[in-house]
Amino acid sequence: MEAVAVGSRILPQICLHQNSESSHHHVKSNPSFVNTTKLSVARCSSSSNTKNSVSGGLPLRLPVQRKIIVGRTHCSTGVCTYPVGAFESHSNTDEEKIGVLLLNLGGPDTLNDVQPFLFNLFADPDIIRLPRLFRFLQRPLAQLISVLRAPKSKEGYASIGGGSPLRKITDEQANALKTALEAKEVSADVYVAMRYWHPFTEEAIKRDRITRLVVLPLYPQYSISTTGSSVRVLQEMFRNDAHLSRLPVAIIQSWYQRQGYIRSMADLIEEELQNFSNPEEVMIFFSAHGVPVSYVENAGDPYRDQMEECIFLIMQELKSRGIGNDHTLAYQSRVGPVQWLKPYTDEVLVDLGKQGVKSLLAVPVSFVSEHIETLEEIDMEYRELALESGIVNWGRVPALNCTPSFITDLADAVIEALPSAMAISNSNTTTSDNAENGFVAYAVKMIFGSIFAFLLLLSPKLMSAFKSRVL
Ligand SMILES: C=CC1=C(C)c2cc3[nH]c(cc4nc(cc5[nH]c(cc1n2)c(C)c5CCC(=O)O)C(CCC(=O)O)=C4C)c(C)c3C=C
Ligand SMILES: [Fe+2]
Repeated sequence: MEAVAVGSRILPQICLHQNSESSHHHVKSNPSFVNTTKLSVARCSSSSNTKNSVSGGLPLRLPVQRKIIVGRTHCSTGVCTYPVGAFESHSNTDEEKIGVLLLNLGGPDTLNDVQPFLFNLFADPDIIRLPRLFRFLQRPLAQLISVLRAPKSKEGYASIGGGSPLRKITDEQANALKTALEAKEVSADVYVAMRYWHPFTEEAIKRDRITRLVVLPLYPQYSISTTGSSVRVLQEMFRNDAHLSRLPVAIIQSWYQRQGYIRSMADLIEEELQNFSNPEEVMIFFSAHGVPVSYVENAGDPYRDQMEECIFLIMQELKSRGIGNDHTLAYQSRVGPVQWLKPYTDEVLVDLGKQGVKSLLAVPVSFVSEHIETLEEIDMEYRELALESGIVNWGRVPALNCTPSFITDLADAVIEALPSAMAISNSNTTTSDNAENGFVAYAVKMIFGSIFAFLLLLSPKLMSAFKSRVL
């Protein structure tokens, strides 16, 4: 399965920077356009004082401290995952009504949801990136892989209570963000849009009289497979809707370099180190969700670079607090028969044990909520492997979830992004998926796809790579 870039979209790229000495915001507009086939993301300067990487448009009309009056709230919590009438009438009102759309991956609510959730995930051309010629196989292949993987995946979800905690935590984060924005005198409705399970992006984007929208992916680092995929779906929906295509939108592409996030991570690490009897001897072990190497090396995914810079910034923050522990970064959760980013978490744990490391603090770093890969993969599988490998003292930093300093920083990120909101491009660029029309074409694809899938079944080695959670 060769990885190729999917679709190409063009976004004006804008970076918000903060001068750390003067705390004065300025907007740096990049006059060049970035073709997402190569880069897929706004790439701001990687200096440590860079705040968000935002794509959107200019008009710098909103002073940050101004009280912003926002439209009605549709549910008692203030967080609506199924809003009615969202993002409508934005051109006919003087009143600014802010919406914040949190993007996340989603997870199965029950064990019965696991296979259909996996189908949605593997049917995403940003997750299994087939060459254009073979794109018609995407859905049959997704069906096959999801069925093969479901039993093992179900075991994992069963061991953490029978489903993913993602929806609940993301709703809590949305609530907390709304409150944090209110504390900064910005009134906004916060919505949740999941990529592979309810509430789907398509469900979240209804009409709701929003006049300005900030899109905030809950992934600190950008990857084609996460933020890239969600934003692609969003852009397709906005482009195809007359109202939405005129709505000013700012998309925060990545925010791993924000001081508030870095400090919040450092706080959690510092706190957790205190649980060891000799904190200074503990190896700080950052474990990030992996992506296939081809994403980074062929498709220009900035994920690895951003991850490495993120770790550098966290360690720099810890050093400034007098914490100079050894640290390392490895990648977990690989799936399928291709090469993923190395080093692999399981292999590094074994090596560290062999090298005589006795105390280890695992730090999940690519995601800000507890989920199956923290609760099952790290807390159960990797912990067991580490202890078997000679590590004696094991600890794990909790996910940020609703940590107040983190949520406050997200609120700042939203406020800083507001002025750069602009209407989503009404370009006609489409992904090749949109070309899939017509019953005959569909039937032909299904037949060929099924034959191909059947042939793949005859390759047990290939398929077993999808069946296991950790290879
Ligand atoms: C930054 C975070 C993530 C990246 C990058 C990512 C890439 C990626 N993931 C898969 C395959 C699977 N991911 C699964 C679940 C899952 N993945 C992330 C995060 C990232 N994925 C999250 C938050 C979750 C949901 C966890 C939950 O609690 O429900 C799964 C399902 C679980 C399992 O069976 O292991 C799969 C499969 C690929 C192929 C990929 C990059 C191409
Ligand atoms: Fe994943």
